[in-house]
Amino acid sequence: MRKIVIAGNWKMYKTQAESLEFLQGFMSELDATPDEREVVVCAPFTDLGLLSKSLHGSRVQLGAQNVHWEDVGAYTGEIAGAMLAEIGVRFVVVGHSERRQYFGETDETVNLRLRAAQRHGLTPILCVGETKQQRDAGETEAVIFNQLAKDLIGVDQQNLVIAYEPIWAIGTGDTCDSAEANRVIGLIRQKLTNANVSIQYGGSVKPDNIDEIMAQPEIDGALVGGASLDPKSFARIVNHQA
Ligand SMILES: O=C(CO)COP(=O)(O)O
Repeated sequence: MRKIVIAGNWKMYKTQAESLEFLQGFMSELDATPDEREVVVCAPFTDLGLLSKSLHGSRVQLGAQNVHWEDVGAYTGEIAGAMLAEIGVRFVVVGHSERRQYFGETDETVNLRLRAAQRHGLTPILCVGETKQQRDAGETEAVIFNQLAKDLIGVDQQNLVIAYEPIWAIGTGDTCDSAEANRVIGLIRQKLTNANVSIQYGGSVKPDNIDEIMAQPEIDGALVGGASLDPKSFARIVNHQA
């Protein structure tokens, strides 16, 4: 059975104080939502310890935004899977386009990070997606299939979430047409060995488009950037109509 997974990616936003303020507004809005929806907040590293304590016993799960591929070592500025697992982190975003674009992430390092996450019992959220230029050149499918082929080598598809995030739709307000997102996600699913992997859509998901996105049969959730920073707007997205 495919699970619905709604995850907020806070990126480099929210101090500890701001993350606690968010929770105050967010948790009270969540009570009425069905339990089978997984809710995840992927926070900056400095927030994770505090959030882990605050979210203990709640239905909101904790995610990180990166993990190194080695278990320990002299890797200044990196974070190990065991460090995340120890404090109750369950998910980790891997291969986000911002990391690929600004921090030299390649399909090879994405693959190593995915496998490291799984070694430590974390569920990776693998992000794939095309640029505007690639879409306009008719390369969308080729780009994504190439990412999947390289990123998923040796990855356990029983413990994996994928997010289709067209890069041109991220932070632009220019959401991918929901039928088109559905089509691409259907194509991604055909490339997987496990048909039950949850595949999210990400890119300018907002309270006013979540119902339409989630009505699409292939789309199993959302990876939400900007709209996950506001407690009311993220709660509305989590509480979308089934
Ligand atoms: O990058 C994203 C989530 O990982 C999407 O960001 P926005 O929702 O701000 O477009």
